[in-house]
Amino acid sequence: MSNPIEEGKKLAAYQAVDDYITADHKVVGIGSGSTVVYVVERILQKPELKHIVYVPTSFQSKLLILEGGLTLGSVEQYQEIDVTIDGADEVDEELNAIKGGGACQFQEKLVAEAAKKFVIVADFRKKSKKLGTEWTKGVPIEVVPMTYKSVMKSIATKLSFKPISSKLRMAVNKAGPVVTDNGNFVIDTHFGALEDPAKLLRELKLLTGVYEVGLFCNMAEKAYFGEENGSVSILSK
Ligand SMILES: O=C(CO)[C@H](O)[C@H](O)COP(=O)(O)O
Repeated sequence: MSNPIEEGKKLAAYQAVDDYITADHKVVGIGSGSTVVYVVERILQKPELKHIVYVPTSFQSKLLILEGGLTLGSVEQYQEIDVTIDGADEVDEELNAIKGGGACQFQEKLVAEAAKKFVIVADFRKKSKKLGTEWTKGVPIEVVPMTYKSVMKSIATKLSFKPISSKLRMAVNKAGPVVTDNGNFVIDTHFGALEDPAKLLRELKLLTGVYEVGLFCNMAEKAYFGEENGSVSILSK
């Protein structure tokens, strides 16, 4: 593989699977996005991981599980997950993350919260000193459709954080907004460098109409980054 970004995703994903998923596990959460494709690829290379039940975080990861011939589960069936491995859009030095580039933030958070261990896999571009400096498309805010205008107004007027830009995420190849797996819309709001992402998360979740926010604070215990030079760097608590 000659593309350092793809190689980085694969290196991180393979090492996380090797380090975290073991034959004595019963239930494993599968994140969403292009890096997670390599997580499932690695799992499928290991026959000793075939008996595990896999819980998806999106339509995409449900397909990865089913097409790989793995056993599909849900958080209704399994409230305790051994480990969840997921990608991220940006990860700071405290292991806080922005997620939701694929609009899957709600189910991703549900499955991450249900897990005893939450691990992030990403390529070198996702490493950051402060959230909001590398991923400048904004914090994904999933909202109930009828509230997107009122939430945008609340974001502009009710927070102690001042938004730089706020956009309703529009679909590609469709005239209209992105609709999440839960039937909601996504507003991407850029706040600049975030000194206190957990405070922003708390404030956003109080706004009427906000369903979930793509800020994952104090959740991950480790992040694997596939580097440009072919190594993997690890950030842990
Ligand atoms: O949060 C996500 C989807 O909602 C993804 O995990 C995140 O966007 C990273 O994706 P990729 O691995 O393709 O870079």
